[in-house]
Amino acid sequence: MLDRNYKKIEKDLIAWIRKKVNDAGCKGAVIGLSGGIDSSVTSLLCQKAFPENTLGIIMPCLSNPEDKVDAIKHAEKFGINYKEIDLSDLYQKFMQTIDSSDPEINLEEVINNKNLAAAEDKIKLALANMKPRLRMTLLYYYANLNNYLVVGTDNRSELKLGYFTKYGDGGIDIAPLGNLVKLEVRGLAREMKIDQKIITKKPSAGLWNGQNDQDEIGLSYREIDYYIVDGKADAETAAKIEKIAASNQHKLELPAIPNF
Ligand SMILES: Nc1ncnc2c1ncn2[C@@H]1O[C@H](COP(=O)(O)OP(=O)(O)OC[C@H]2O[C@@H]([n+]3cccc(C(=O)O)c3)[C@H](O)[C@@H]2O)[C@@H](O)[C@H]1O
Ligand SMILES: Nc1ncnc2c1ncn2[C@@H]1O[C@H](COP(=O)(O)OP(=O)(O)OP(=O)(O)O)[C@@H](O)[C@H]1O
Ligand SMILES: [Mg+2]
Repeated sequence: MLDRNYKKIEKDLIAWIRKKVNDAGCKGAVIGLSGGIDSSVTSLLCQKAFPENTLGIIMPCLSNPEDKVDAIKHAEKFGINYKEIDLSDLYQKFMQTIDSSDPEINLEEVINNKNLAAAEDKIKLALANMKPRLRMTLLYYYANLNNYLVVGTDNRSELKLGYFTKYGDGGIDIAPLGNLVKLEVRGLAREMKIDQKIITKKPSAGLWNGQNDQDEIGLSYREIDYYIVDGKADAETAAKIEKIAASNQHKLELPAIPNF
């Protein structure tokens, strides 16, 4: 599976992005830059497609400060135009506004992103999902302003599982990595000379301290990807993947409308 012609994939994806943006009558691309591998690869593909019209936005939201450093290093290494907009205050303001009408939330713990495990799981996830949705709002602001498309970073593994926030990081115009599983994104990242630190970083949505994809999903990308690409998995793993995928299928569809 890993043995693919990444040089050709890179070239084809750059041409694909250029065509999608041109066909939309737009002139460039805006991408959220997290310091993770998916947004690093996506932003570099966009920069190669539209060197003068690619904008990366770094949007910390009570995030690990190291991620911002990695994102800036990446943008500077490849000459990607970027802005940093910290969403932490806005996010906290949002929570205060909710809290004033909902005494069940323990703001003290949640706002400081400290002991999130102490909050109800449901509240934790509902609040965490606001972060990608705030980012999406800002990305569309810059897309509207500049006549750009919002280029998403979702890969085939995440799309299969529905492992993204609906209308958050799933709220995008195009998804160039959508046909590559995570292990293939790593192959492409190596081909494109993305920083080794970014390539070897544990994949994480960064929605709370210590979150990482493997622990939350309960499967490794090796297990997920070999199943997606080759159908190779033990029965338990296959059933688990299909169960998660089925429960999130709605994220890949348009809202249901009555047919009468
Ligand atoms: N059958 C159905 N038909 C239509 N809509 C349905 C539905 N079932 C739920 N829904 C709606 O969907 C909502 C649940 O979906 P959603 O809001 O997305 O929330 P949910 O899937 O519960 O959470 C998002 C997951 O994605 C992960 N994530 C987020 C962001 C980035 C990354 C990353 O990889 O970096 C990962 C995050 O850690 C979490 O595990 C429900 O509240 C409901 O509104
Ligand atoms: N702090 C952030 N600033 C800007 N964009 C962000 C930030 N955090 C997440 N995003 C956006 O949300 C996307 C989804 O996050 P995700 O974690 O799946 O990708 P990644 O961080 O690029 O790679 P990895 O999955 O390996 O962590 C990112 O690719 C990026 O576009
Ligand atoms: Mg990440």
